Amino acid sequence: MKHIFLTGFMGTGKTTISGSLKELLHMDVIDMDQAIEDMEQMPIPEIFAQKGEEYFRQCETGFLRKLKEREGAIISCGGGVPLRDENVEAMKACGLVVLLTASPETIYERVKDSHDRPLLEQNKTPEYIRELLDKREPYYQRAADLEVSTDGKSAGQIAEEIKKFLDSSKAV
Ligand SMILES: Nc1ncnc2c1ncn2[C@@H]1O[C@H](COP(=O)(O)OP(=O)(O)OP(=O)(O)O)[C@@H](O)[C@H]1O
Ligand SMILES: O=C(O)C1=C[C@@H](O)[C@@H](O)[C@H](O)C1
Ligand SMILES: [Mg+2]
Repeated sequence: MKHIFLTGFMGTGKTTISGSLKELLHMDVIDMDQAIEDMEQMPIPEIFAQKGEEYFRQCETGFLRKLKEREGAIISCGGGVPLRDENVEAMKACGLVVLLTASPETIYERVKDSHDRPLLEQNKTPEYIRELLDKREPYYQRAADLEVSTDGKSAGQIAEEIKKFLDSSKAV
């Protein structure tokens, strides 16, 4: 098990927690959204608008396929990564999957002022977030080796919780 994959819905804190975890584990961090933006030379909303969601999903799958060859890292995933079977298999084959969760109300508070998540731009409400979260929940759950609730916790606390699990399972 060499990589640590942080998964979860938009706004659960994957990118934020990867920074705190990096300090505790002294491992490199790769943010998938950022990596795809760098590869495509455009921000995610533009990739969705110009090339379509399916193209973006292919970028995610392509990125994961190449991870086998890389040294172990903390991978902050895009929120839709566990939706594809192939992606889940790729993560399971070379790492441990940590699911971050938060209530729809918490997520709404965290994402309401930003405009870089195309799937929420048309209907950014706690109700819509709950609906999408309910649909995705089974996909997130089936992929997870560890689930950590982030409601009311600081990034440091969450990272410590993950580290404790890794130490106890000696997984990485
Ligand atoms: N534990 C936390 N407590 C308070 N605020 C948080 C916490 N974790 C993240 N945030 C805030 O929530 C917002 C979203 O966090 P972040 O970008 O890390 O989420 P994400 O899961 O990477 O989202 P996406 O799937 O869209 O990439 C940021 O403004 C961040 O500062
Ligand atoms: O949950 C999702 O489907 C997404 C989450 C973000 O991290 C980005 O990967 C993109 O906005 C799609
Ligand atoms: Mg992120």
